[in-house]
Parts: sequence; structure tokens; C-alpha cells
Amino acid sequence: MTKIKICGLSTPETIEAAVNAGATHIGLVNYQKSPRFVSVADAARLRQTVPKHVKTVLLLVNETAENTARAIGAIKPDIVQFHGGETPEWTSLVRKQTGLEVWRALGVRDAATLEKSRRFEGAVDRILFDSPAKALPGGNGETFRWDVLAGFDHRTPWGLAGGLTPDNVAQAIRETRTELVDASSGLESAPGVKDVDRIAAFCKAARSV
Ligand SMILES: O=C(O)c1ccccc1N[C@@H]1O[C@H](COP(=O)(O)O)[C@@H](O)[C@H]1O
Repeated sequence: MTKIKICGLSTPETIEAAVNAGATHIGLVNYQKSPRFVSVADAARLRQTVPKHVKTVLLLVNETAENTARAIGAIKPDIVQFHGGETPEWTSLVRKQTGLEVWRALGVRDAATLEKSRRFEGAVDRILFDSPAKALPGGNGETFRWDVLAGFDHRTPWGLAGGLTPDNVAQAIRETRTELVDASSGLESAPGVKDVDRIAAFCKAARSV
């Protein structure tokens, strides 16, 4: 069964909707420029509402060591997702010091950029292939050419992100054979406002494959 991460949740109601729809992971975005930003204090409260069988992913972008430690200590996520320019040395260090699962997002432009993921072998638990950064480093609602992933020799577990919606997620899974899908802005009625019906439709479509 494909793992499903619903990211950028900011209310107990939408977390409950994602859990009830079958999400395996929920994401909390602690990045101030995002319309999905949740403060450390709010994220810590929201995290308490997530049942144990669902993993909580804390998304950070180019944070300082101090802020990273503070956020992890307060929120106690299961997974930390780095979505900026974090180095393999940094992801490795966080992984070792916290014992948490660590993911790193990479923007895919073409086949050559996939080679970049090699740098993170042994330094992360999962690579998230996303569209290249635009106004935001992620959460831009844009897909990339999934065929670029075809034939790539993945040596690290990976997931697919970038512009996934209830309408394209089944095709994305069939085409890429990804074991995890991650969606955010495609499940909203307005920037930062998650739509519970779209969350349910997304999970249903992902589980149908
Ligand atoms: O969601 C955001 O605002 C965000 C901000 C900064 C970095 C990443 C962000 N979101 C992540 O980007 C991918 C793709 O999102 P989308 O489905 O295209 O909207 C996903 O991992 C989001 O969690």
C-alpha cells in the first residue's frame, strides 16, 4: 500500500480528516514564509492530536542549529523533513544526534539532477523528489516530469511530491511506482486552507492503485 503524507496541516480538524482518510504521515510546516506556517507552540499542540500509528513530520527550511533543536525538542516529531539547501553533513548530524528519521527534499530539473541524491546516501532515511524551488522552496503546486525518475537506480528510500492532487495521484503512482506520495497545496481551497473533501479524495485515489 502506498504511504500517504498530507503536509501543511494547521488545525485539529484537518489532521483528523487526514487520519480518518488513511494518511500514514502528516506534515507540520515550521517555515515562516509559508502560508502553511505553524509556530513551534502550535505545532507541539497539534502533534498531540496525531494518533501513534500516524507519523508526524516536521518540515524545516534552512533553520539554525538552535531553532532546529528547539523545534524538535518541543514538537517531538517522528521525522524531520529538510526542504532547503541543507547539506548531507547537516542531515547526518541531526539524524545521529536525535535518532529520528530524516528526510531531504530535492528539486528535480532533469535526469542529471537526480545524481545529486547520491550525496545524501547514508545521510538521510528518505529522499523526497519534488519540483524545483520557485517563490517557495516547496509547496508550489507544480509537478515535474515523472519520467525522469524512470530507470534511476534508487539506493535510498524515496517519495514523490510536487503538485499532487486527487486527480493525478493515481497516475503518478502507476507511472513512478513510488512507495510514498506527499501533497499539500493541491488539497487546499485557498493558500494555507486545507479542504477536508480534497484530503479524502486524495487518499481514496492513492489507495485505489
Ligand atoms: O508547503 C509549503 O508551504 C512548503 C514550504 C516550504 C518548503 C516546502 C513546502 N511544502 C512541501 O513541498 C512539497 C510539495 O508541495 P505541493 O504539494 O506541491 O504543494 C511537499 O513536500 C510539501 O510538504
